[in-house]
Amino acid sequence: MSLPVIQSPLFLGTTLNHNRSTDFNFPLKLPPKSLLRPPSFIILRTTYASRPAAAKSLPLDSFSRTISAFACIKPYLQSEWKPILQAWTFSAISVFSLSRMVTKSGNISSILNDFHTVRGEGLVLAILVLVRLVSSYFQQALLWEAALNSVYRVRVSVFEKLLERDLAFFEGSDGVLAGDIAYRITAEASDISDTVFALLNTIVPSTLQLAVMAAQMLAISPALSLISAVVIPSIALVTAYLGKRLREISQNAHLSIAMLAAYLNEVIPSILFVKSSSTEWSESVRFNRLALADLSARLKKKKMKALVPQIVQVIYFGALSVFCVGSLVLSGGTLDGCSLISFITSLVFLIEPIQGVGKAYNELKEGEPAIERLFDLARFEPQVNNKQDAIDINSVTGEVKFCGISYQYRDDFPLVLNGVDLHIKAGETVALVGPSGGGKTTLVKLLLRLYDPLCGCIYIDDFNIRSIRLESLRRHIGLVSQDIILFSGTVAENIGYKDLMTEIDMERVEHAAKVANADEFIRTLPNGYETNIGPRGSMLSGGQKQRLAIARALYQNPSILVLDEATSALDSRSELLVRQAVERVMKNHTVLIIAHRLETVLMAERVFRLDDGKLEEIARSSLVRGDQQLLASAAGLVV
Ligand SMILES: Nc1ncnc2c1ncn2[C@@H]1O[C@H](COP(=O)(O)OP(=O)(O)OP(=O)(O)O)[C@@H](O)[C@H]1O
Repeated sequence: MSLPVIQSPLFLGTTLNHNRSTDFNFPLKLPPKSLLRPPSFIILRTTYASRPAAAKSLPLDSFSRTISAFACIKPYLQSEWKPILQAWTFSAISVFSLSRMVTKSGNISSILNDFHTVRGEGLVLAILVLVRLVSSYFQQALLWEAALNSVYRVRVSVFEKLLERDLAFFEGSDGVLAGDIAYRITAEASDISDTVFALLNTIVPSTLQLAVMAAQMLAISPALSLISAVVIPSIALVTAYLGKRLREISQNAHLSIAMLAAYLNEVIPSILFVKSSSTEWSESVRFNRLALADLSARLKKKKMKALVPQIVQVIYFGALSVFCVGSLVLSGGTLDGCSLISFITSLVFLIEPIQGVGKAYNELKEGEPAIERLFDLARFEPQVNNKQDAIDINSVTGEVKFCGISYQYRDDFPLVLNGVDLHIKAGETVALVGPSGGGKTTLVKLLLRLYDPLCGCIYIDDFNIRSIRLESLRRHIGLVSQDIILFSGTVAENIGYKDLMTEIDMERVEHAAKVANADEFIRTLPNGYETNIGPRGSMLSGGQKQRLAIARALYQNPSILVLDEATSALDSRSELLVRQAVERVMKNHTVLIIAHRLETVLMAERVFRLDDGKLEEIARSSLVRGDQQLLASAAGLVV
């Protein structure tokens, strides 16, 4: 899909609003167009990233949508059958006591003169009220337990599936933004629990109450019951129409808040850049636009939600008044006062479940987009997967062969790698150089099987990597990426990340840190290895982060180490420390360095240049002849 280029900030509101004609009354003075152009591109991506979910569901009609949403959550509800069954038993008790209350209320009106009988009947009525209150409490508490438990299971299972998704889902122009994903798994999943509760609370409790009250009315007066039955379909029709509208409005509200979350997720981690480029104002303008879009969508939703019960009540009470007057006239004295009171009380208690059904329907329509968007994350056909007969390899020497590798990210994109052949011997250090965008990182992604090549094969110790289990393959390859990724937590937790959920081996942590030249600075930190390094390791310098990342790669004890050298310049002492660490690592690992500095290239035994998808070896002699300036400029290196 090619994205239209949106140049004017004016388009932002309409893009977010799904091409609806609503424009926002924007209170801030807009900055010049040029200032907003780059951000508008990011927002556009955000919008499109969320579109597939909405677009995919368009052909479905309202009913099949409901069925498919229900089918998604059904297995999780089934596992909660126990509390659901208990809750429904309590609801039966509650409805039973209600039906007795209705009869008693009619009886009391006929014996008002007899104090003793009234006292006895009043006591029974009080007990029935108490039973109804207690059983209603247990009914609701147990149904919430079931709803929240099933949503907890949905969350966990969707997240597990999400982690299994191909890297392509997260990367590239079609990638879904992290903030959008986070929003679906957090806030939207919470909305689903309301939907699930409303459904469970309707299926049996409301139906039961409706049936019992209707039966009671029918027993008292079939003719009047038939007249009152006219009210029910009219309420159902109106509720169905309003529910459809509410679903559309809810979908927009879900998307607008997801956009806001996605935006914050991009901007807050980039706060250093925002501050250094003094773009706080334009960021606040962008935030304001997204917040306004969200405000508009949510306000519409809330107004609609407030409107539905009012309309239902107007229809109901209007019809009820007409009915009461009509029934008195029609009965012409055939109905005694006691029966009439019981009949009207039953009718009043009939509204509760009808409203319950209406509310549940609204909740379902409101929750459907959330269910669709959440389960969309878990619906995929993996491109990279384990073969059925995939093997585990326990130890490898580290020999790597790329044979005739070609790759392109998408059919309509050019080839990034075009017939690449490379043989790295076990224990050898090879440097990969070349212009930016030449395909060096892509080659590493293929080695890790984050993508599969278009054609050609990659071998590790003569095993085709497609025949190795993914987990086993990746265990033998340590990666130190160009953008160092550290997590908030202690130094030890970051180095021993692989064993975070089991037991971190502190001896191995310290050994890895020593080899990576990190031990010295770690010991100067306030709590040594137990020091918390802040969000994404923000309290460490660039060089310290790199050494920590090397230590983390070493902790996993890989045979092959891939170092994607950071291009940002380190001071000479930090650079020396990192280089010393790499030199130590080279002694007993196969090392593939994506090099950007001449000094690093000089450490390698062989150097290859990757440009325009083709790989060529740079003769070692040109390095020793001292023709380094020439080499550096040809390979685009930092001297
Ligand atoms: N996920 C992706 N989807 C689409 N195209 C991509 C993706 N990742 C990389 N590319 C494109 O593939 C080409 C090679 O990218 P790659 O990251 O491999 O280059 P590189 O040689 O490692 O560059 P650098 O030295 O700047 O890190 C680039 O043109 C890039 O735009």
